[in-house]
Amino acid sequence: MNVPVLPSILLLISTAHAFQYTELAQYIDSHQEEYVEALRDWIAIESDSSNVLKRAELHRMMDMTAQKLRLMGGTVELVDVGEQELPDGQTLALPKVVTAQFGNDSNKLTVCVYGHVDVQPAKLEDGWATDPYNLTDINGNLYGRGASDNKAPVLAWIHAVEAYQALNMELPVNVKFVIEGMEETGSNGLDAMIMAQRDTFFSDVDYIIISDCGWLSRRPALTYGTRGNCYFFAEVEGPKQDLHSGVYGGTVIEPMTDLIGILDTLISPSGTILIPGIREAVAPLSDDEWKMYQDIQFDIENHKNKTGVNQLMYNNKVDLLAHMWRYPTVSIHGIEGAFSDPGTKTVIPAKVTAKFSIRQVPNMDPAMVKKQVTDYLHSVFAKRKSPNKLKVTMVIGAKPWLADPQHPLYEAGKAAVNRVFNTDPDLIREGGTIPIARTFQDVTMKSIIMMPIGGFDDGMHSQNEKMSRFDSTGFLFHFRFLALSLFKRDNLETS
Ligand SMILES: CC(C)C[C@H](N)C(=O)NCC(=O)O
Repeated sequence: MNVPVLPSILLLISTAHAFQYTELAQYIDSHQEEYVEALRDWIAIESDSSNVLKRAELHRMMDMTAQKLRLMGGTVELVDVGEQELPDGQTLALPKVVTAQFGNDSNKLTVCVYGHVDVQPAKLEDGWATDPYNLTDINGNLYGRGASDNKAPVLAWIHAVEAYQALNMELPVNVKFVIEGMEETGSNGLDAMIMAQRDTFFSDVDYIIISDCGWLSRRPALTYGTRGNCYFFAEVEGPKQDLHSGVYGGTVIEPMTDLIGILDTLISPSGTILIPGIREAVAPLSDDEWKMYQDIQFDIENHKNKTGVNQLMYNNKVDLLAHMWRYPTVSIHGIEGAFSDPGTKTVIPAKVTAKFSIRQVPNMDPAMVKKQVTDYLHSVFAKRKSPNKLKVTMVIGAKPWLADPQHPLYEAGKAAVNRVFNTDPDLIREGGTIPIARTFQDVTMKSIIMMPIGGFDDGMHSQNEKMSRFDSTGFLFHFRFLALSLFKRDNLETS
């Protein structure tokens, strides 16, 4: 998986061309307002990949991304990745994947930047202080759904290329982009596209850069692992329609009671996963990992403040980091069909569907997890002797990804961080999932580096998601970092 020239990166970085970097940084500083406006245009598009009713917006988002890259002179394609089958059997066109290429010099290395422009759902009434689709600047924080995850980081990379072009500086590497619109729902269609284009678009890619994650603290970070995700629907169906709880309550076995009963058997109050086989599969925590975690900057009080809880599951740093990054967890997200509006409707819902997910870690396997969860829930349900019907479906099966933080690519990343921030980065893992990371690694056999752009307090997926303009963890500052990381390869190439 090593790219042969990478071991020389460190040596080369030490000769970084300070003048070129300063010029790029100045250009980026002086174009800040344009970048914010570009982000504003992107945030205005409700490219929610989980809501099929928003699919037209998602298609528009992909077209807009392609158009931006085309206007910069890239060789751009909108790759058709087929259709998505919905749980009710209907099909829907998947958003096309945007690929782009800048430069085709066989003497240069080729980096491939991956990102996504779809977002999680967001509504003002969820508790946002501002309209999630109207980028709002409050004290240098740019609020909007997708600001951090992942529209600003994608734009950051695009604008880094654009800065080179505007300054008539030769790009130090060939740059390719793969930008998708289904990341938040499991990257549907992208695996097959990567496999299909392994020997074409990806054949000359030397390594892959992903900036779809955040720092852990105010200290810069490089990310070398992500958890995977198996997302389940558990549907319990009973009466032929919703019933009046006064008239029928006490005579029928309620689907919601069954559902809550089986959900309660997934995880104990103290966080132990109760599904047989899951915990046994997890790779043990090594002494080296334990030592690494000890050195990482992580403020427990800050984590409490960020989450707004007064008690965490563990009260020491190593346990908290380990359970955030390298142990699995079960989260219950919602119940479709359940009454959730304000007021006091007294219905017995006829059919309810729970949505829950299990974050995957090495050495868990989604196919195995699917079987373990399905078998377990059916056996628990059978013990209830309910006449209702249970259906369990796994709708996302994303694998975890883990890189070797000793790889030269990470040495280069560290040097870049040092060059810009004058400090070493923390080497961190990510509790969230980038579904395609593992496929990139397995299919292209290339190394991946994750260079987070998001701040530790950006609120990805949450209310008031933001990207900061000025913070050391922020939007503008990172452009310099990114420009540099392209620049480094210039040194690499002139060896
Ligand atoms: C912090 C994550 C890796 C960011 C990523 N875009 C994401 O949200 N993925 C989906 C997930 O549920 O983790």
